[in-house]
Parts: sequence; C-alpha cells; structure tokens
Amino acid sequence: MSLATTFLGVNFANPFMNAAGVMCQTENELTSLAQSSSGSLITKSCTSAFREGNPEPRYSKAPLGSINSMGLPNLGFDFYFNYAKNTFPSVNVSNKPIFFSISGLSLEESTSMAQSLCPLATEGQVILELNLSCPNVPGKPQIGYDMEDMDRYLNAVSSVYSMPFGVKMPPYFDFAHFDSAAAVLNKYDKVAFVTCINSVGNGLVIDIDSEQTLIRPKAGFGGIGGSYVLPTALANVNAFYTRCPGKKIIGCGGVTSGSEAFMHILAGASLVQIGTQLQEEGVGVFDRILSELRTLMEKKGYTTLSDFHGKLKTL
Ligand SMILES: CC(C)(C)CCc1c(C(=O)O)[nH]c(=O)[nH]c1=O
Repeated sequence: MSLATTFLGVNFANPFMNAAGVMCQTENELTSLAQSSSGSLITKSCTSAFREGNPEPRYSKAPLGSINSMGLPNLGFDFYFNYAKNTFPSVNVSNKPIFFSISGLSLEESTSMAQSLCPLATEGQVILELNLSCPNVPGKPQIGYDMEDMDRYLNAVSSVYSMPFGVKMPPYFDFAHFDSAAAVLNKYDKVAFVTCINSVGNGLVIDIDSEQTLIRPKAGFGGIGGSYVLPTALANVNAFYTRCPGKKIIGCGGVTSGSEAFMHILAGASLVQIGTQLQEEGVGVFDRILSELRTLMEKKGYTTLSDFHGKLKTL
C-alpha cells in the first residue's frame, strides 16, 4: 500500500497539502507544515508588498465549514521567496516539494512576481500556483470570472515564466462556464495543473443569538469553505479533469476525512488540499486523513492512488 505519487515529474510521499491561505502566512506556520505529515505545502498568496489585510474577526468557523474575508494579509513576495530559497531547505526534513502562491493586485504585479520567482522554479525549488481569484479593477468580477481578463493574465505570465505552473480557480456553477474557462486554460500548455476550488465567494453566515454576522469585513460577506462546498468542489475537479486532458488537477474543498479525499481523487484530483479542516484541527489532520484513506483503500482492495484515480463511474 502506497500513497506516493508523481506530479509534474516531482515525487510526493502522499497527495496531501494545505490550501493556500491556511496556516502558511508566517515562518512558524510554514515550518510547522514542513515538519508535518503533509506530502507538500503551499505559501499564502502573496503581493509584492507586505499587507495587513482586513480588520478582525475576518475568519470564522461555521456550522458546516468556515467563512473568511482575510483581505490577502501576507508578508510580501520577498519574504516567501527567501523562505522557499533559504529557510525551507533547512527545515524540510522529509524533502517535500513546496508550492508558491501569487495573487497580485494587478496583472502587472502578478507578472512581475512570476518573473522574479522563475529562477527558483527553474532550480526545481518551487512550483507556482497563480491565484485567479485575485482582485480585478473595482466593478469587475475576480479574474477567474472574466474570461478575457483570465486570458490576458495567463498570456502575460506565460510570456515571462518559462516553467510549467498552475492556476487556483474559483468555483463555477454552469456548464457554459466550465467550457469557457477550460477553453482559456487549454490555450496555455505551460498551465500544467488546475487547482479547483477556491472558496465559494461572498457567502453570509449569521449568528442567530446575537443576530450578527460572524466576520467584520464586507458587512459579513466572505468566502465559504468546508463541508458546505464539497459537492461544488468535486464537480469542478471532475469538470476540469474531463475538459483539460493534458493537465493535472489538484482538488480543494470540503475534505474533512479520508472519504472526501477519496472522492476528490476518484473525480480526478492528483493532489488534495485541505483548508478549513486544517485550520480547525491543526497539522494532525494530515496523520488522521492519511490513516483513514489507507483504511478505505485497504477495504476496497486498492494499493495505489492510480488504482482509482479519475475512475468515477456514472450511472
Ligand atoms: C479574495 C482575495 C483577497 C482577492 C484573494 C485571497 C483569498 C482570500 C483572502 O485573503 O481573503 N481568501 C480566500 O478564501 N481565498 C483567496 O483567494
């Protein structure tokens, strides 16, 4: 029985990692992930400069998951670049790969960061995940929801970034959108993987006792994660798995146990990110979910991930 897998030519001891944004903003958090049982890790989406982010409370647990409007708090590109280049190798006791998330506030900022990151990627030290939920100009929807802007973004990054990279996609809910988003991604061979999904945007969770919102920013509106989003996450994983045959899929959304991880892999995910459950449970979640997935595979007679990867059956 092995949970090992190869992704973009790199060996992973297991398919699990954190979702960008969760437990990956500071050096201590990143090192805690580096020394956890995860197969890999990813940094908090960064901007060029340090960002304070939104006023707290900006994250809250909710009955079936979580809500957040963090506002992109991060220590700035240089911090994560130096962490990946200099600090990570010294704390990476299990030689696990590290992903690097970028979310510039403009096409120019993201392109500039990608260009600066490229040397580290060519040395095989990082894998870029470009966050397409990044903000657009006010009045326009996030990049992932504007196909022309997404095309321009990928064209700009591809022209300065010489290595394969991936994109973090917002959730889609309409077959016309699965089709049009996949059509844009399939124009770029350098887009080697697609991470589905980011949080389901602008939900509203209400506390009935206080009659208040749970978070302060945006009048309580925020991205929804956790069990609430599992069916949408699985649909997006499978929709892009079938529409982008030349690309790998990373699944993210609603993974709280080995069962949901199994579903993501069955739907087409090669790696699986854990967000809300990691935030709530801590890094022990990786040990628990690894054990649960092993037990489930044993019960089903599977010995490797490829025995069931992408093999979802329809009726
Ligand atoms: C939502 C943005 C602030 C534009 C990007 C960062 C981000 C955040 C965040 O930092 O608020 N939260 C998420 O659930 N997903 C994200 O991609």
